[in-house]
Amino acid sequence: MMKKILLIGGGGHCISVIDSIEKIGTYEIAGIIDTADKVGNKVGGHPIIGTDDDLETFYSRGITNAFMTLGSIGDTELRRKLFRQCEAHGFSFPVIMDPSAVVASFTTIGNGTYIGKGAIVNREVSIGKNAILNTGCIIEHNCHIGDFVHIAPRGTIAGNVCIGHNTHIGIGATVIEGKTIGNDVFVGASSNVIHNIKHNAKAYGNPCKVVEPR
Ligand SMILES: CC(=O)SCCNC(=O)CCNC(=O)[C@H](O)C(C)(C)COP(=O)(O)OP(=O)(O)OC[C@H]1O[C@@H](n2cnc3c(N)ncnc32)[C@H](O)[C@@H]1OP(=O)(O)O
Repeated sequence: MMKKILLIGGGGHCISVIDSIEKIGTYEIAGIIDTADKVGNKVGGHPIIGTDDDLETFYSRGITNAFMTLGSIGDTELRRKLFRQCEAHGFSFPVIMDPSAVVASFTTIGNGTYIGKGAIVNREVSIGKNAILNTGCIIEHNCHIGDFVHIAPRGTIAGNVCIGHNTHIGIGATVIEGKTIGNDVFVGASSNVIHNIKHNAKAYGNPCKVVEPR
């Protein structure tokens, strides 16, 4: 029998995750949690069945797995809040990895992390919890990726890079080998990171430069 899973957040990212879950075949999607005005709507063919006020009820009905399908482009606060809330109710967060993704050996992946279509994670990498490794991104050997990080589609991270918690690497951006990017950093689309970036910064361009503290 398939295990039931509750999806948290019914936006565009949810559609991507639904496709991966359906392809994996381990979990039956019990429904989606979103705001009250959206209850009854469908996302990717699955119904929005309640709000975060109903988490305890769903858990008590035996839906003990959850997955964060709320996306983030920069601000991870709501994702972090809802993740904490779900954990407090007892939900387990699996790793969801699309069958087309490739993850090498000796790699650790935190609970609730999503690895999207065609993503490649090379050997001896650590990925934190609740990260999004989006479509076609590449994480090379010996990288450390923090909690709640989003590597947007086609983001390319060379070997031995450290990326702090809550950081967003924009669509198509690259980070050269050995660089360190702090917590709460936003790297813009198609940027080319060739220097370290400290915490709490917004940076973009080629070469990528810090434009403002966040
Ligand atoms: C599945 C999915 O869809 S996941 C989606 C993933 N999406 C992303 O990663 C999007 C990332 N977003 C960006 O890169 C955006 O351009 C942002 C957030 C950096 C824009 O930041 P803002 O401060 O709002 O910049 P704004 O749009 O006002 O532009 C300010 C200046 O910066 C420049 N600029 C903005 N973004 C970039 C960039 N990525 N690279 C180079 N220059 C940029 C603009 O051209 C503009 O220059 P100008 O003042 O000379 O005209």
